[in-house]
Amino acid sequence: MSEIHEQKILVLDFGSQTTQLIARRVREARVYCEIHPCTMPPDEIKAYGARGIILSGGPASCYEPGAPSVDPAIFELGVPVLGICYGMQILTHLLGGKVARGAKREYGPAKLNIQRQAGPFRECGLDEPQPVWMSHGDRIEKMPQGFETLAVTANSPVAAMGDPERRIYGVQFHPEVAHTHGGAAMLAAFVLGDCGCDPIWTMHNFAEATIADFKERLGGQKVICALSGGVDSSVVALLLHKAIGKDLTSIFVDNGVLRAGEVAEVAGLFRDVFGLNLVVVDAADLFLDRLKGITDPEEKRRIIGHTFIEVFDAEAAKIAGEVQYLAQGTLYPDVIESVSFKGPSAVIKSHHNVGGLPEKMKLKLVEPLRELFKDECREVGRELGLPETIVSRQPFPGPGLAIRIMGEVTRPRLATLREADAIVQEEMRASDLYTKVWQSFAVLVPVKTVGVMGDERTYEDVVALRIVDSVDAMTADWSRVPYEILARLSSRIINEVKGVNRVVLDISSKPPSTIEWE
Ligand SMILES: Nc1ncnc2c1ncn2[C@@H]1O[C@H](COP(=O)(O)OP(=O)(O)OP(=O)(O)O)[C@@H](O)[C@H]1O
Ligand SMILES: O=c1[nH]c(=O)c2[nH+]cn([C@@H]3O[C@H](COP(=O)(O)O)[C@@H](O)[C@H]3O)c2[nH]1
Ligand SMILES: NC(=O)CC[C@H](N)C(=O)O
Ligand SMILES: [Mg+2]
Repeated sequence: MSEIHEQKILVLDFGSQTTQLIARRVREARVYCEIHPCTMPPDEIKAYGARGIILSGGPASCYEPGAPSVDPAIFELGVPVLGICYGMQILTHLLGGKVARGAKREYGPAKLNIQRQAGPFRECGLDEPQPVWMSHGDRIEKMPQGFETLAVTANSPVAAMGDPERRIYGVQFHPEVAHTHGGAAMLAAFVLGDCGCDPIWTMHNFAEATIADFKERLGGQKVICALSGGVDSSVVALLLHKAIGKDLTSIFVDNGVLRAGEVAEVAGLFRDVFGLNLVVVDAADLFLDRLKGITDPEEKRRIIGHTFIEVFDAEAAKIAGEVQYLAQGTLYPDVIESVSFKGPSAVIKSHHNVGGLPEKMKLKLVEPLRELFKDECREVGRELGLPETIVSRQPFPGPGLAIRIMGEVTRPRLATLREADAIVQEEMRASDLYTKVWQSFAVLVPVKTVGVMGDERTYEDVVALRIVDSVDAMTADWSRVPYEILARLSSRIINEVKGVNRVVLDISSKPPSTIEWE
């Protein structure tokens, strides 16, 4: 634990859809925080040493049997507590107030009239009502002793309450969502004002602290890192490189299903510019041989995943000296998912990653990004001098172009898709849409259609454009890309990519579709 982790906020999760957003907002106020399930044992909560506790919302009703609760000892720790929606209701229930079903469910926007500038509202003006976002059916009938109303809406006589003496507050609305315009400022006022945290959680400080920590813990030991050229593993490799230099070996596998120019770009940047000890493994033939005749999407993923582990394993074995550590780009959302109060979600596609490696290789894991959200990881990348082309990279799946070629993956079909994909990348970057959308790519459809080119009949492939907006890839919608850009994409692909005479646009949302086609 370094200094920047010392002043922290604990977010206890009661199963809300927006718990992660609470943590995001606290981090944006430059304060470190972690999400833990509401079932965290009281002695652990105490030992954790947070400067403040935030109780999230949740789907349950606190007066029902079996509703999730929290040990009331948290109110005796002497640190400020803020309950949001269910969090406010459960604290009311535990402190002797009364919660009951309201006459009307309140869902969506509301106008908040703040009556007292205390707690999260310490910086708020009293004249203008604030737009806030509500999502509840229960309401506070009676506040616990010592509490007073801090704000009201037309529908909620107790839209916010507080006991400023004990610094315990509750808000019925959701300050963490964007629809509550002043919400981020309210959460910042709570963590900086009430909890007294200093705004020291910056990615500059994070990078420095992580590098210093690695120098101390890993100095003189051998570490390996699987580098994909994506932002996560690139940031991991650079952090480690700055800490232990040549004791880090990064391994980049050309699996034959990478994008155009990727091998040269990754090798050029990390080896020549950053001076990393980088092994580039040309395993394209091996991967493509094994993919021969395979058309089933899950089978493709399985083969690529297994082959990847095999290749990686073999390369790691060649490194002189005993390797003790494997570095991975695990991000905080992955960590939260595995400890969340909600159960794990159903598997729709088996995502390839190197998760199978450590057990097999008996290596200890180094996961420097375990505490970071994606945009924080990008910020660290910028701090470390990673160029914007890598920092702002759209996600690219491990199985690469193989899951964007419907049907068999062959070299000629790969060449076709690569060319079309390069045009999509180029045009999207040129139009500045590249960083606005979540992903934009081409898919090769296993269908031939008739066309006419220079008076001649053609009978060629179809390319589909997949361009989506999303915040976390869990849901997505097709991007409303301006017609001129679509026109340019279509015309360039048909004219420049041999063997393609038709371009179509995928206008499906997720769900029920998925972002990738396989
Ligand atoms: N071609 C590759 N060579 C070496 N390692 C790879 C390769 N592809 C994937 N990996 C490793 O597997 C991990 C998971 O890959 P994937 O691309 O599916 O995830 P990711 O979340 O996009 O991560 P990243 O942003 O680092 O690419 C990567 O972080 C990297 O460590
Ligand atoms: O690391 C990855 N390994 C994979 O095997 C994989 N498959 C899909 N994706 C990416 O995940 C997000 C959601 O994709 P889907 O809607 O297709 O499931 C999208 O961003 C996809 O690009 C992958 N990422
Ligand atoms: N969003 C929430 O936290 C909802 C809390 C509670 N289930 C209600 O309906 O009021
Ligand atoms: Mg990647």
